[in-house]
Amino acid sequence: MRAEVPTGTCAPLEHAAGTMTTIIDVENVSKRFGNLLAVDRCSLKVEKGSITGLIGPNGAGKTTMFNMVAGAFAPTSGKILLDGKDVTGLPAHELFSRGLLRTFQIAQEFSNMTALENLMMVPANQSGENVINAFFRRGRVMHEERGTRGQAEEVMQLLRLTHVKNERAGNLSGGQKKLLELGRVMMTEPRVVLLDEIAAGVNRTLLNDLAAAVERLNKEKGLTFFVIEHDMDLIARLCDPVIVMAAGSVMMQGPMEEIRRHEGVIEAYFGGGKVEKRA
Ligand SMILES: Nc1ncnc2c1ncn2[C@@H]1O[C@H](COP(=O)(O)OP(=O)(O)OP(=O)(O)O)[C@@H](O)[C@H]1O
Repeated sequence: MRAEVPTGTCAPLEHAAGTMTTIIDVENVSKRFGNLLAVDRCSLKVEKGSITGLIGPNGAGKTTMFNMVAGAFAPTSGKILLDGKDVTGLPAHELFSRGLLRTFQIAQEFSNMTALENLMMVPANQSGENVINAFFRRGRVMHEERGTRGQAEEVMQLLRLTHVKNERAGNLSGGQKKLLELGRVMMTEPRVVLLDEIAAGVNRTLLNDLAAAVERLNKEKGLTFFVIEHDMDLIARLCDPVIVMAAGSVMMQGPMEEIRRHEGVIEAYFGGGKVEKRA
């Protein structure tokens, strides 16, 4: 299965030399499930500092692509580079240690702890988690905890959650819990975050908060995002470029305005209808 690829639109976006660095480079990657070729020789790039969108109709191969990039499973063929290094087939925890994280990969919040404590729990390898360290090196542990608290407070501020920092996490609203989840991701100090349908089940107001948080993390922390999303308004607001997949192939990529106008995309993605904006 292969979508027809409009001539000249399949190549990765060209940027002026030296102005952009590729952080994720997917080269000619395929994934076969039995007889089904879910991803068929796809190449795409995510540039450092970008919020890159991945859209396409149901069954286009987006989640399969994400699973390969996030290390959930290996491609059947092709190569995936992270910061120019071959990471094809590496498991998620290896990619995590190299700064790539998929949201909702971290365990759910501890509902009996406060929002702030939930963030402070996250950083790996805290000496305080080790009883021997806690007993013999109290100074170092206290120093680390002060640092972690400071970092957690900063993340809270970035996500505009400071007013609920002492609230039990279990008492937060659904949207605040999603923001807290983003905060837990931030505490691991990732460099690139894969966001999987954050709009699903979230109302407009909360979605605005989430989108604003992603924008702030991108602008203020330089964090790169790779986003799968069915909500076109959210994609249009956040993402540039947007990559379109259809029937296992990368069809085109560019700014959302261009995507909305592209006849091949309208045909393949929207079945010939208009690219609807959500009411
Ligand atoms: N583990 C699997 N085993 C067998 N087939 C699979 C598996 N995962 C995905 N597929 C198939 O691969 C194709 C691509 O699926 P994928 O979930 O990647 O699409 P998608 O673009 O994410 O779709 P959606 O927007 O509906 O989530 C589909 O035909 C799907 O049924």
